[in-house]
Amino acid sequence: MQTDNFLENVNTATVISSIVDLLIVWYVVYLLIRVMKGTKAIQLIKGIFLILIGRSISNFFDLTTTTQMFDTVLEWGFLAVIVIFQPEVRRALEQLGRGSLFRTNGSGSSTTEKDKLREAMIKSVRYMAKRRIGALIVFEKETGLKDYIETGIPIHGNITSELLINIFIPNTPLHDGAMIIQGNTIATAASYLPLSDSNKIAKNLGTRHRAAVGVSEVTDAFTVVVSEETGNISVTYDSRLTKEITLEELDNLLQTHWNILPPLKEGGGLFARK
Ligand SMILES: Nc1ncnc2c1ncn2[C@@H]1O[C@H](COP(=O)(O)OP(=O)(O)OP(=O)(O)O)[C@@H](O)[C@H]1O
Repeated sequence: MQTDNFLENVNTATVISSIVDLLIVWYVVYLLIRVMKGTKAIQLIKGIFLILIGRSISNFFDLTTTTQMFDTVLEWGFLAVIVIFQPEVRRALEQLGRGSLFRTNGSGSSTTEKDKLREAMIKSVRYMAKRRIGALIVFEKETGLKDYIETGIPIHGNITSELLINIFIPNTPLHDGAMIIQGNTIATAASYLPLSDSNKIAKNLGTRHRAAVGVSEVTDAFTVVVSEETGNISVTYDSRLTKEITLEELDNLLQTHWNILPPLKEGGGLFARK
């Protein structure tokens, strides 16, 4: 009898709303993982899981004080997470606002245009590395770099290897500081970046490398450094410095990190690109 009653209650509307409910939860979790992928927030999720497991175990064995301790950590941890992960939270909200959270990768300029831009970048880096011309090139991703762009000299130039090289020629007015790339244009040159105070950076590296690490600590930007001293190519992203990479490795990294944007369309609405 009870089974009949149960089946009567489970009507089509309930089934549909449960499926929609599940799909929404699944999609929100998917978006969260997309935003956090490759960030230090993944470590945080692991930490939270460990605390939850610890709490369940202590609750199971009736360890009242230990359970209370875990509860307190979880309560205050929520506030701490917001403070510590403020850049990630901001980035996620920015993505939500500009709709890029809902876009799949792969949109954008045609493959040939992307290849041409990457070729120009690789050609200029090869030229500068060979001649030990120091360079610092930052690629904007999801976090806006407006604050740093404003410290430099506006260029708004198309990307060509000639212009890239010219900007970094020593003793010219634009060579000092960082170049910032926004999509397929050189937004600015001679920008000032925040310096990292990390003690993990080798002592023989100076402020150019520290600035590259610095910007990767406070934004999701990808940065290429050519050393004036050695001609070595290094990159920074997600607070990490990878030294002495080859041009092939750089090409692969650019394919992942360089957001070459599609041409702007008229209008747009809430989720239009800014
Ligand atoms: N905060 C900063 N933002 C942007 N660029 C900076 C900043 N600080 C230094 N630079 C750039 O780095 C140059 C100085 O590089 P320095 O020799 O100290 O660094 P390095 O890491 O040893 O690099 P290299 O191997 O090229 O010598 C400056 O001339 C300037 O162009």
